[in-house]
Amino acid sequence: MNKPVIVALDFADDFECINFLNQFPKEEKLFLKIGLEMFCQFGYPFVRSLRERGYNIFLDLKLHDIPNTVRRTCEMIAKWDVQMLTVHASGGAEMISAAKEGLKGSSTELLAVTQLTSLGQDELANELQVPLKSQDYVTHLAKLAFDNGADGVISSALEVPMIKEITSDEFLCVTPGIRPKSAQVGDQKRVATPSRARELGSDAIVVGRPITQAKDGHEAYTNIFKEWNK
Ligand SMILES: O=C(O)c1cc(=O)[nH]c(=O)n1[C@@H]1O[C@H](COP(=O)(O)O)[C@@H](O)[C@H]1O
Repeated sequence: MNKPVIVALDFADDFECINFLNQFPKEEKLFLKIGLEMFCQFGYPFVRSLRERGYNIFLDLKLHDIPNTVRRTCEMIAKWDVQMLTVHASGGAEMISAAKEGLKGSSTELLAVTQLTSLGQDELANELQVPLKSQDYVTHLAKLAFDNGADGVISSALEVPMIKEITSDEFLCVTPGIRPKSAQVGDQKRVATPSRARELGSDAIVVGRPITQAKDGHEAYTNIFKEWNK
């Protein structure tokens, strides 16, 4: 079965976003990521309207707060019928399990963000003063998420084999920081091509600008999809 390319909808306005989506044939069942930029502007009505159009939704809110606040927020999101939701793994064990508890009764999968793909070893050591190798930090956070009920993690594709090894094959590894060979890397640090992500065992890839800012978004999506599912 084909694995999803999740398209990150980081648009400044909803008109631009709908124009982008209208390039795709109706039968193309896209998996869309709504992140902070669009959610802060358009909120739940935007999420609902995309669900009503039949898209799968990854709601990327990267929650990071005290357990009680996160639980109550997740209880609300549980009613929204979205397929995936993110919290930061660094919120800790109690926060991750509170998020999972809040989602109880829904089919929303809880994904914990490990180390952002925009952070490399230098930032980890010098800015954040984390005395671990990036790979070890990512796998440590992944194990914390696994042990506390998350359904999977967000990491770069590069760490997927190590994460699967210390958790389980079924533990989802959803990987942004995806760049086809010809694309600009931009602010991402830990990157992989779609085919490399496949070889490393990612369960889904998240791609934004290489698709949303391409001249022909549908063509860019199709090429990435083919490379990913080869
Ligand atoms: O949680 C995420 O989705 C996420 C985590 C992470 O570590 N790195 C990361 O890039 N993302 C998101 O993935 C998308 C990547 O977009 P592009 O860099 O444009 O492909 C953005 O919407 C980011 O918010």
